[in-house]
Amino acid sequence: MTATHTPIDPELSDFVDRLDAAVEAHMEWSRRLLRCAVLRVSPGDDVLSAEAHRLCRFGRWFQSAYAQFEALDADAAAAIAHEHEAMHAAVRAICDAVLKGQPGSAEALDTFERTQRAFIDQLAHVKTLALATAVRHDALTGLPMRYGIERDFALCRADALRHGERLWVLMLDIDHFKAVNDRYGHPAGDAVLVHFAQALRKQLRKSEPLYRFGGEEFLVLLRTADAAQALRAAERLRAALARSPATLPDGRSLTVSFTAGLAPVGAEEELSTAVARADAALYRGKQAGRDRVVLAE
Ligand SMILES: Nc1nc2c(ncn2[C@@H]2O[C@H](COP(=O)(O)OP(=O)(O)OP(=O)(O)O)[C@@H](O)[C@H]2O)c(=O)[nH]1
Repeated sequence: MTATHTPIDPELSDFVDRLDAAVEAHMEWSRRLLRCAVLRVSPGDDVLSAEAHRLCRFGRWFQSAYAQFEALDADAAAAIAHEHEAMHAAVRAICDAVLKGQPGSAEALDTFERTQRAFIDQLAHVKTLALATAVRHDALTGLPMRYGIERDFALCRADALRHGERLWVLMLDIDHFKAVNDRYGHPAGDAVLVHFAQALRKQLRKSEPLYRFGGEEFLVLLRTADAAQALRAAERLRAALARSPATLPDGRSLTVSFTAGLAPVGAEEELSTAVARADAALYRGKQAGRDRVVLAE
């Protein structure tokens, strides 16, 4: 088994760059305000507009990327919208007064400083979330990776118990995957991995999470009443893969099989020991000729 390749997702990179740019641009505001107050010059018509929070570069991008913000943290997205608008309103009030030859109000200045700080803090929070989510997800298959499985595992184990079911760890490893790369090239290997992940995901229920555990190794948390049902579920995955070939970049089709180890999870058992038992069963399956599901001892 080898480490997962995770190229930097260009979409994430753009998202983070724009967040950084927004922080920088909005830190600049203090300097611009001071300039406006001291020199009594207009900061620009766009800034004085009642719609300034929608017209500024961040505002325009924020509207188009709002769904992304919401998916990461809906409360933070709402707070950013609110702080950003309030900050622009405070800037406008201060500049309006100064341009009329009056002093800006201390209240507006306090609001500006408070909302600017809150806005920048929220952007930093969203950046941390975006990076953490990207680290958890495999850029190739889109599946979550092994980091953080422990928490999901504990929740699934407790939920299965509550419903009178048992949790099973199913470790799957694509057979002869190195030969796929060697014979058809690395991009073809990547296409097989993507197809494999999608084909499995299609067969699984929402309550059965699927992870990319390593290079060509995947982990599923199954929930069934007994061993026979768990084995049937695993065999169903094997049959689905057998009738669903992957399309390679050159248009050719390729069917791959997998070997799997299936281990029941004890009521108090940790993920690591269940994975170790499933892995041992998987190893026996490879030794016995591959393309099979083996129940852990
Ligand atoms: N294309 C591609 N290959 C990968 C990726 N991650 C791991 N691999 C390859 O997966 C292969 C795994 O090979 P092995 O561990 O020898 O296993 P195998 O050939 O599948 O043999 P068995 O498991 O014994 O059936 C290695 O050649 C890795 O380079 C990936 O993200 N993309």
